Amino acid sequence: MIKKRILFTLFVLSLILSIASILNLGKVYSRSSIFSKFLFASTTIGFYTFIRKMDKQPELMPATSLRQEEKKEGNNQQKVYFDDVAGLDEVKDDLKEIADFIKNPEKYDKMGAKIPKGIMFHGPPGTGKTLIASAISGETEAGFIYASGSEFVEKYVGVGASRIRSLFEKAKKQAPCVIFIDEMDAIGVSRSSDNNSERDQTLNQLLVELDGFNRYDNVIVIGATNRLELLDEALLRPGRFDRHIYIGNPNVKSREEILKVHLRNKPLDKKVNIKDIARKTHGMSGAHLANIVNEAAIFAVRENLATIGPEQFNLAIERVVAGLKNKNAVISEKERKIVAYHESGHALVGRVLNNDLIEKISIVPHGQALGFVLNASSEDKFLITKKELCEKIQTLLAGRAAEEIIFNEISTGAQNDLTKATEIAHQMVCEYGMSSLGNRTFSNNNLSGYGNFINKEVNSIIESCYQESKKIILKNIDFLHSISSRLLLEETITGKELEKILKVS
Ligand SMILES: Nc1ncnc2c1ncn2[C@@H]1O[C@H](COP(=O)(O)OP(=O)(O)OP(=O)(O)O)[C@@H](O)[C@H]1O
Ligand SMILES: [Zn+2]
Repeated sequence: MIKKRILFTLFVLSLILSIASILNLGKVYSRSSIFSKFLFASTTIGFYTFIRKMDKQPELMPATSLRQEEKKEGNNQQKVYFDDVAGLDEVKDDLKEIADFIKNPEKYDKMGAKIPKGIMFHGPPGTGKTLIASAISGETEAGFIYASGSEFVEKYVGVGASRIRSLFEKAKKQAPCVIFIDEMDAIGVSRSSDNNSERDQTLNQLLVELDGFNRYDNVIVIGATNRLELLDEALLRPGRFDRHIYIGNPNVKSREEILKVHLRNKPLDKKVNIKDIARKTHGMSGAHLANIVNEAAIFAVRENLATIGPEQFNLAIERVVAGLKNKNAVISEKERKIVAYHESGHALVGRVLNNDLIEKISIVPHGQALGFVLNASSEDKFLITKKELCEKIQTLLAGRAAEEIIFNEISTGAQNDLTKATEIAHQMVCEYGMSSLGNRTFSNNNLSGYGNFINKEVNSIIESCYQESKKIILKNIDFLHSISSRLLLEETITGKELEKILKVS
């Protein structure tokens, strides 16, 4: 405000000086006077435009990155629908209900049903989180406001909080409306982790806003983060961002669908095999695939071709892969096979021992992991038997066991499994009295000279579990092969599909 006043005073001053200099005309007709008139006039115009510009600044004027600006502009210009988001069928099903609520709030009201106010998307970058959020607004014809957490992080205390306030005011005026806040971690990191009073105020204001609006406001807030585990618990509590939806990298089938979406309206050579491109782009995100299609089109233009051919795709893939190689995001065919057998080992032994219900087996990279087996969360258990703990260790070691059996070689891929298995074995010896050292505990501070014995016991538990795990795999080796080859083909297998494989083979 003060800045504005000073500028205004300067503007008036320069205006007076300009008029004075113009009135001076005819007295001394020198070069310098023409120059000074020109200078005064241009300063006046300059000030005038600057002040106009300041007045026109939007309520939220952050220093956003180019990509964010693009997202904002893109969202204003062009509507996105669920059909533009390929794959992610389960996520879409989930969100269709939210979309229905935005369109027909009375229907839910009559039943006394509450729809979540806040949804948190999490997962790796470029997987379509922003895209699917704007599709909700497209489908429901609700407004869409894109904001990024980083816009609220300012040097001056209170600025972020006031921007949050105006964001929600704007959304309520525009209701029905979807607010999408990308990079939630910029404001939402756990408040205890460091001392940043500006960010704390911003986060507190966000919590106040979330608590303050109700279902009659018809505003849905969607947050997105690559690191859910960093967020403050207060933010994820019921009534706030209480629905968490994981959006991961696409499997081969979804990659094919994403490629098709981006190839719509592009002249394509008949020889191009989309399935083949999908297979070659293991581990890539939707954003990478969109990039590949665009690069291929550019190559075709450069070569003056009428259509995009397989050669252009190969060049485009090479270019994107080269960019990724530095980040270790692309794995070789051999590594893919090792990962497939490793994960199949976990799934097979877990299934035979029946310790957890398997929801999904995947060789699509997920954070640091090259593959994973997702267990359906079973009921909480308060007591675990010694046998169950041993079976847990057997399942954890089954990845390495499968690698050894199939490739006669072991890899670094089992590091995390070994850490977990060692931890359980250690607890069995030191905390649960489940070893030949007797029904007693050992604390770290008081090993009473038992250190070596403890290590021996831990080793012996792990070794016997490893041998047991190998036995189970060898006995069911055909199943191991069938699960792995299916994984190599489809990249993800659901629990139901696993049952089918086990029945058929
Ligand atoms: N499932 C998908 N279907 C179609 N296109 C996709 C899909 N996922 C990603 N894309 C493409 O990638 C681009 C980037 O995706 P988007 O910005 O939604 O990712 P994001 O998950 O929000 O990333 P970030 O975490 O980096 O913000 C989209 O504009 C779209 O072109
Ligand atoms: Zn493993």
